[in-house]
Amino acid sequence: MLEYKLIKKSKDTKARVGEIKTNHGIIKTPVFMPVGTRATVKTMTPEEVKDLGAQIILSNTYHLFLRPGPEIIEKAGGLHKFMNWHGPILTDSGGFQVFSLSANRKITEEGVTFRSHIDGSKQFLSPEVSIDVQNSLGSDIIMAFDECAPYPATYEYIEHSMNRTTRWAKRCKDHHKNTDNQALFGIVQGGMYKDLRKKSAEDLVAMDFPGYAVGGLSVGEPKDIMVDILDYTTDFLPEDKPRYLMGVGTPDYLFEAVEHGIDMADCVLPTRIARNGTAMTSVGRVIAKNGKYKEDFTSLDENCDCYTCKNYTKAYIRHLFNVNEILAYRLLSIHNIYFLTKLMENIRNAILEDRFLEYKKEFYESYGYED
Ligand SMILES: CN(C)CCSCc1cc(N)cc2c(=O)[nH]c(N)nc12
Ligand SMILES: [Zn+2]
Repeated sequence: MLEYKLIKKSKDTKARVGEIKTNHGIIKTPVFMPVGTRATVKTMTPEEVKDLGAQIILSNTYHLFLRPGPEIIEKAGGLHKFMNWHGPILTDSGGFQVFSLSANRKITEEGVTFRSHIDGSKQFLSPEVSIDVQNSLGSDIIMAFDECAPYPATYEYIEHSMNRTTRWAKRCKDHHKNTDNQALFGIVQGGMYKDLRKKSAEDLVAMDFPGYAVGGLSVGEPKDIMVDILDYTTDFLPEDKPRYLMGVGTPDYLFEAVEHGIDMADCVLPTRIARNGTAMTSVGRVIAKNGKYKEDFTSLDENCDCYTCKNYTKAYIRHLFNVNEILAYRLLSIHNIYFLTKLMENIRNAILEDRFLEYKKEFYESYGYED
C-alpha cells in the first residue's frame, strides 16, 4: 500500500519535502524519474541507473501493450523481473501515447480505437484495458486512462474531454482490484481553463485516489500559462498525497514544478538529448558533439563528479559522436541522468535548509536562465 509522508513545507513557496513508501522501496521527494519507455532506460543497465541515484523509473503501457504484449511480461513475472529493475516503477496509462503516436484514432465514451504506429494493426484501449495491462506489468504506481487534450483547444472541447476523463477515472478505480500492490493515481485535466481545472481536481479528489497527477500541461503552451495553471491546480489537491507533474524535465521546469507544490516529475530529455549530443551542465547546455571541442581536453562539466565527467574529456566525447560510436550516447546519458537526479537532491536539501529560492536563483544564474 502506497503511503506519503510530508516531512517539511517550505515557508515562502509551495515546495515541500516528503517520502513515498512503495512495495519496492521508499522514494524521497521531490524526485526526478528517468524514463524507460520500452522497459529500458535507453543504453543504460538498471545497475547503472541505480548507481546514478535514480529512485524510480517510468515505463509505458502503450508501447509495452503493442510490444512485447502484457502476456509475455506477466509470464516473465512482471516488469521488475523482466527488466531486472527492483526499485519502484510508475507506468503511464497509454492515453497520451495513443494521441501522440498512433494513427486513425477514434475516441468514444467506451475508449479509443487506433491503428498501431508499428504495424498499422487495429487496436483498442479503454480504462479497463489500461488497468488490466498495468496490472500485468505489476508497476507500483499506475495512472488512470485519460485524454491529454491538445493545446490550444476550445472551452467546449476541454469541458467535454475533461468530464469524460473523470468518468474514465471512475471506471479505472472500479476496475482496479490490486490496490494493495499498485497505487492508482487520478490525472487532473481541464486544459488552460481554471474553472475546468478546479472541477476536474475536485471530482477526482472526491474519489479519493492515493495520489494525483497534473496532466494536460507541457503540451506546447507558453511557460507562464503552464506555471499559472499548475499553481492554481495544486491548491485543490490534498497535502497528504503525492502530486506528479507529467512530461516535464528541463531544469527550469523542475524548479517551477517543485515551487508550485509538485513532488514527482518525469522526462525523456536526459536520454533523448544525450543521443543528440547535448549535455545539461552546471553552466547550461553543452552541444558535446560540436567540432569546437575537437581539442578541448577539459571535463564535460568541471562541477560534476559523475563517471563521465571524472574519466573523459569533451574532445573524446566529441570524437565518439563524430564517428557514431554507441558509447557516446551512454556517456552523455550517464551524465544527464546524474545531473537531473543530483539537481532534485540539491533542491530537496535546499527546501530542508529553508533556502529553496536562493538555490533556484543561484542555479538560474549559473545555468544561464533569466528568472
Ligand atoms: C514517459 N513520459 C514521456 C510519459 C509519461 S508523461 C506523458 C504525459 C505527458 C504530458 N505532458 C501530459 C500527459 C497527460 O495529460 N496524461 C498522460 N497520461 N500522460 C501525459
Ligand atoms: Zn557529469
